Amino acid sequence: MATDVTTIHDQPVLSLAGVTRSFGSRTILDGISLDVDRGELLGLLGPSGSGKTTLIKLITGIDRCDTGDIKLLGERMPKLAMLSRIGYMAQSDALYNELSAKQNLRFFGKLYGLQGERLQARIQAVMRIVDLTEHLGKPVAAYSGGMKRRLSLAIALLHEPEVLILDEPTVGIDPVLRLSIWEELLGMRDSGTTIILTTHVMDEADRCDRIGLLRGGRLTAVDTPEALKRRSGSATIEEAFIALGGGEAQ
Ligand SMILES: Nc1ncnc2c1ncn2[C@@H]1O[C@H](COP(=O)(O)OP(=O)(O)OP(=O)(O)O)[C@@H](O)[C@H]1O
Repeated sequence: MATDVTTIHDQPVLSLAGVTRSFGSRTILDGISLDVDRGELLGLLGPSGSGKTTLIKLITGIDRCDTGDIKLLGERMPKLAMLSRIGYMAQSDALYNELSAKQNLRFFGKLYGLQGERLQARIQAVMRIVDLTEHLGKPVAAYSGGMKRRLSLAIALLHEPEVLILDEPTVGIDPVLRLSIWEELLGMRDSGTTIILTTHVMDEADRCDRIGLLRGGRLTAVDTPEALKRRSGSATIEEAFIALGGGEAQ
């Protein structure tokens, strides 16, 4: 039977089934299954070393799972061509230090197929979001750590991808800007962008549609913040995180 457009639209944007990843004899991810819908904001929460970044790398196709199946936008991962359909912000910044922010943005924009006025307009728009407009011409080598995080986020947003995958996007960003970046993310989510991010910040987790709790290589719970609190009889997401086997909050 031919697949019609409605059927494609109804499929989860991300589907993980029995995903396992080991390094040597250590099993880091053990049978992870999860579906994420279009326009959903999913937060991955877990103690340091619980496998959040490992899972993010499998979802983006940078790494390959040992067993299981990962489908992103209907395509089995890893698939190189998918990189232009996602916005990925890694935990460590992948920037050209000797170039200016603008040159970095132009370089990545062209990789994503943007050019001319459209590229110019997108550069202005994303630098406004991360409040770096004044520093567009500055070499990245002269940026602070927090500014580099913000520039990395700007690059991930540049081509208005259908899916945003952000590994600790707000680390090193001050509280005021963090809030305004969250407003932007929620706005993008409301216009249909699917967002998957990792965080250690509990009030950020509270703003996600659903939270996936990672512990010992397994997803110990996936639910809305409210449901996680209710289920664990906790007043805050921090208490729920600990009660549901998330370990010590960071
Ligand atoms: N390429 C690799 N080779 C060997 N071990 C690895 C590799 N990548 C990750 N690990 C190990 O896998 C475990 C999970 O790492 P990962 O970076 O996914 O954790 P995390 O939950 O993102 O941690 P954090 O919150 O500190 O960023 C760690 O014990 C790490 O040392």
